[in-house]
Amino acid sequence: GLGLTHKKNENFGEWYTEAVVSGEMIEYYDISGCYILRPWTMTIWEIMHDFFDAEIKKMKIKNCYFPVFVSPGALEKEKDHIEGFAPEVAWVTKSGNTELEVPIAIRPTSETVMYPYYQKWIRGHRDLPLKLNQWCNVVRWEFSNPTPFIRSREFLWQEGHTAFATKEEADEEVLQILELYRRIYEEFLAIPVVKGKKSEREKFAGGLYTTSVEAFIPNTGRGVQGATSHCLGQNFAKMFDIRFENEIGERGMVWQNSWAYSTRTRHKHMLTLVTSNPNASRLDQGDAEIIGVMVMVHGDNKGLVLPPKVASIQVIVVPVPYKDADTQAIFDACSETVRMLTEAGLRAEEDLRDNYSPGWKYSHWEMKGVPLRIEIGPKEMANKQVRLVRRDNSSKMDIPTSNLVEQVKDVLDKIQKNLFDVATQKRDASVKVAETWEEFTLALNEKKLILAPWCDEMEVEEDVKKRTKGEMGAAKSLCTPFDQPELPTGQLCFASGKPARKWTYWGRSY
Ligand SMILES: O=C1CCCN[C@@H]1CCCn1cnc2cc(F)c(F)cc2c1=O
Ligand SMILES: [Mg+2]
Repeated sequence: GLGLTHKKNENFGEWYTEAVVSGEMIEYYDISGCYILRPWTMTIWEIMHDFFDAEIKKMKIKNCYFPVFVSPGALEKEKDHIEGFAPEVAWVTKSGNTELEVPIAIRPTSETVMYPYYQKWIRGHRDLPLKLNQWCNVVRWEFSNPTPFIRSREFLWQEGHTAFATKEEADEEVLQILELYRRIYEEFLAIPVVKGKKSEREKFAGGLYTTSVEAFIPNTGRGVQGATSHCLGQNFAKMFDIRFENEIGERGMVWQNSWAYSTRTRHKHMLTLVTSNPNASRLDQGDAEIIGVMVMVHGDNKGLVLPPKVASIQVIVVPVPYKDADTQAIFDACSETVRMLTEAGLRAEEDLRDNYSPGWKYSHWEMKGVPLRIEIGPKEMANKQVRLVRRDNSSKMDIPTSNLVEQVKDVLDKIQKNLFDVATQKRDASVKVAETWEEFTLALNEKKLILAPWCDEMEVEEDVKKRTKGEMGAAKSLCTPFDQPELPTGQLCFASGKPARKWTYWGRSY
């Protein structure tokens, strides 16, 4: 029979893998760390793309496409920017049987590809702001050990790279993009996120500051960096000599941002995350979990649960033929229902396959996470009604065919809102305030998302990592929320006992 064999709250890692494979989102590939994005996932990616692309076009950001190949000279332009990342750069060393004179790198991100041309294109202040984005794939040949925990080695993302004459313009855009990321998570994926600033240790080392939207997975008690928007300051302008002549003839360096969200997904979810690379978290910038987070937050033991806004099929219509009933009339009613819903702009399909029973079809489409099912059988035909079954809470309702479209739209909106409300309630229930080390370690072991007063000293963050090292992985700061609670005078840092400067979210992460 259909349905998942693993339970979400018994073996999360196996449940996740089974949900994405049985839900026909992902197919694992014969090269480890690589996977196939099937149409069921690609539709979600396209819907988010269409929203984000339209929004950045309103901001006069232009799409471009730079080569996937990077010369060694370009990649190693600045030793310290690249040195921590070198082990994960993939190289082309030969074509056919011929060794290449010079090996060529595959882009892991595109700063070193694009910025030499920013240097060439930006001369005067009239060339600013230069605001480009590209939708592409990137490759990072990460080795994580032990092998069971694998990060995807190739993933799709968008990477925005903008240059401004002033810091104010850069600061403003960082937050505009971050708001778009929040909307993608909250309005499309129905996932609550926290907007905040990364610590000095967790930020993109090549930048000035990093902002992010942070999601949380209550089942595993792990935070996930959903997307990042960095202000690079003038660091890359210095590296690549990107200067401009301002109105009064002075030559100043540009202020830059870069921002990304991606399809990056983890495989073989292990409850224990052990990496040999002590500063592993330091290297991970711009990687988002966007596909994985949606599955992890909303999925259940029957499989995927797709928010209507991003569902490839929002309504599946299933005929329920009965021995002496007029089967053709039932099939026609299903097709007519799909036609009406499609005409109203909904993504609806009928499953008229005669080699599967209605029951089989119910669990098949539930496993794929279709938000709403419509059943039409002899009773429905007689009463001029249809039966609606919601995927999020399994509730059933009979509605008249007279105002079917309006009712279906209304139920889909209710499902979208309910998914967000339930996820928010679960995330909020996972938040725990900790003012002392004891409270912190207790909350950590309860798989909580911890809000703690912190002195904001990097060594203290290093110390927290050391003191919480263990089978389940160490704790780290997730972000300092822009929405800061009151900090009472005299409040002490949970880890150092020094005067606290801010409230920061902490937890284990992927
Ligand atoms: O996170 C973003 C947004 C989109 C553009 N890039 C930034 C920072 C990426 C940080 N990062 C992240 N990973 C990397 C991996 C590499 F192999 C490598 F050579 C460089 C990097 C690297 O710079
Ligand atoms: Mg990385």
